[in-house]
Amino acid sequence: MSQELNGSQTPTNPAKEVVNLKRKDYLNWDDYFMATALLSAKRSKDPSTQVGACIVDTQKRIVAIGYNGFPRGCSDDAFSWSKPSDGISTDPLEHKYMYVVHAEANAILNSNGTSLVGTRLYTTLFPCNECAKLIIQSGVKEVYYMSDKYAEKPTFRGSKRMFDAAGISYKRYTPTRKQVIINFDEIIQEELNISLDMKALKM
Ligand SMILES: Nc1ccn([C@H]2C[C@H](O)[C@@H](COP(=O)(O)O)O2)c(=O)n1
Repeated sequence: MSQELNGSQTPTNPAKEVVNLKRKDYLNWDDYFMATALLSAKRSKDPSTQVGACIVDTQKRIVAIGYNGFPRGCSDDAFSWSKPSDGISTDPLEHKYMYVVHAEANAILNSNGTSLVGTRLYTTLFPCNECAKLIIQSGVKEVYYMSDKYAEKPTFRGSKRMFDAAGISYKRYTPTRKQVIINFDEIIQEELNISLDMKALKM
């Protein structure tokens, strides 16, 4: 309910009376979601390319994340992460491509039945044609990517062709900051310092 003013009162703006201590350097949404995809990529055991994906709904809620890895039960000790160009084997059964589940596919599968219609997918690497099919069929509407290092390969050109046909927008993401640092040591040290201060106060 609005308050009525009598003759002696002047209108005040309550927002102006607040000393605003809000942090200025908090992560914006897009950096936050892409950083989440990048953090997820850190779980990947692929020695050459680690990819992460993060799917976000229209309410800015993360509904799924994933990274490239072998399927459940297919141990990294039993299946090889090698590829034809490393010269270890010419047998396709010894190559990672036979087995690896891409980050985007894993994210979609990890959504656990949540509808992905209208969502946005953040990925550290542009989706291949197989993931593009899954992205389209699951209802994702927008793709933000960091790298498009395989842009010239037919597999990735095929994705763009499908995205264009299906009306899925795709955009290279430009971060608004240079880095996001998570320093475990600093956090532990801060807590130690606080408990030392508390002890000193009790003495
Ligand atoms: N959009 C993508 C593209 C690739 N991946 C995975 C598949 C492999 O594990 C790795 C690519 O390996 P490379 O050929 O660079 O040695 O990245 C993905 O998850 N999502």
